[in-house]
Amino acid sequence: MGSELIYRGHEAQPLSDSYSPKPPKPWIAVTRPIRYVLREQRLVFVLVGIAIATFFFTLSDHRPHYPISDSHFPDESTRPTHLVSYQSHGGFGFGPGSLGSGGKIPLGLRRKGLRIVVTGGAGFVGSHLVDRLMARGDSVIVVDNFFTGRKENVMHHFGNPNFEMIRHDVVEPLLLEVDQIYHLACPASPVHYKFNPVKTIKTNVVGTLNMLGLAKRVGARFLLTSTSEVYGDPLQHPQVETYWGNVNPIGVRSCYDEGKRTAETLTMDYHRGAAVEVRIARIFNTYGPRMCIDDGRVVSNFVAQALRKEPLTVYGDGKQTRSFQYVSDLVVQETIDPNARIEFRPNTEDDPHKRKPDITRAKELLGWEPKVSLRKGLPLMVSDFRQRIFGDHKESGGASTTKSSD
Ligand SMILES: O=c1ccn([C@@H]2O[C@H](COP(=O)(O)OP(=O)(O)O[C@H]3OC[C@@H](O)[C@H](O)[C@H]3O)[C@@H](O)[C@H]2O)c(=O)[nH]1
Repeated sequence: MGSELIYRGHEAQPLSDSYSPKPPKPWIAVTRPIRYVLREQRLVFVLVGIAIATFFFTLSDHRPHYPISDSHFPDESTRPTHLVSYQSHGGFGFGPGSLGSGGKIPLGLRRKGLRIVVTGGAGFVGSHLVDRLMARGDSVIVVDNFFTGRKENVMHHFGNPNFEMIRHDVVEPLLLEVDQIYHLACPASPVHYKFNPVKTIKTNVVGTLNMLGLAKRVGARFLLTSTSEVYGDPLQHPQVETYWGNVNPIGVRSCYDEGKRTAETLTMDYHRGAAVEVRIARIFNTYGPRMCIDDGRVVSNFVAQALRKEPLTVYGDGKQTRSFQYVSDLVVQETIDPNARIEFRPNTEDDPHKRKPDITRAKELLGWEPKVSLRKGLPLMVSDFRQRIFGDHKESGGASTTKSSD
């Protein structure tokens, strides 16, 4: 049918031998558009358009422009330079008197500090880190599932526009635009991490994988908080960073020990394989305000027990040591209750006999060494626990509060 129509069409317009085109008029190509413009009054619009374009072109700045996102800068050393460059442009926005003066970033989007996500940021260590970052002027996003973290640890930042909090479990993927990731999310007390071992190792492996994937995707720097437990029950004492450890792969602590070891492996593989900038911090036994009161670790247990006038629980023969090995019954007794009783209990499985970091490299490379002695730090924790256990600052049970500062 279609071909028939086409055929008929051809038939309807047969070529004529007598056809002779008109001779071309060369001036018509020039005069026709001019006549059109005059007839339709388009000239006015053309002139207005030229005027507007000239106005913006004259005002626009020809300095080199920086990309809006700096999350792909290769390293820390280049980042601040670019951030400073953003801000030193002065009127780059569209504020009064600065129309188009070189800016490509609207004022409202101007960046003031780094955008940092802290997983586990509502926890004991995480919340202290958040305080530090906030004080530095960074924008902080706390990601926490509140298994051991508490809103109270960070609620003093509520209402601060630089602070955000997301209830999220890191075993699920998360997409955020950030410059740095501090990955702390994982229960750290043996009592907590042994509570649901499969969840613990999942958090360490899948959670770390998710956060490393995020770091790779947005070009963020990544810090993993690992643990001294990667050394297991160490055969080398004190432990240096190059020591590979002595870990039971099938024990009750393995979900944490091996989980963190795998997290370290993933971190280094993303560094080698995907050029993610990474840091790993192996944290030894830490104590201080905001620790979970009943989280089962030795310092928090001793402090809470002493405040409540309960016996201090010593597991095993009490000869095991840690890097705060002077947290002895004597120190806690002196600080809180000189008459505290001691109760010996069977030790837990695979409990490391001794642990102490060799901090020579940290001193040499980072200039780092601990500054707060136990005698100064412990009273700070005691007053925090006293307030949370008894609900106020009142002296209780005849124990004295020791005032101290860093
Ligand atoms: O009430 C208690 C609690 C603990 N202990 C003993 O005190 C020692 C320290 O135990 P903790 O539970 O405080 O801490 P651990 O050293 O076993 O593990 C810690 O290691 C480093 C961090 O990564 C973690 O916070 C945690 O896993 C152990 O020998 C434990 O058996 C007691 O004697 N009494």
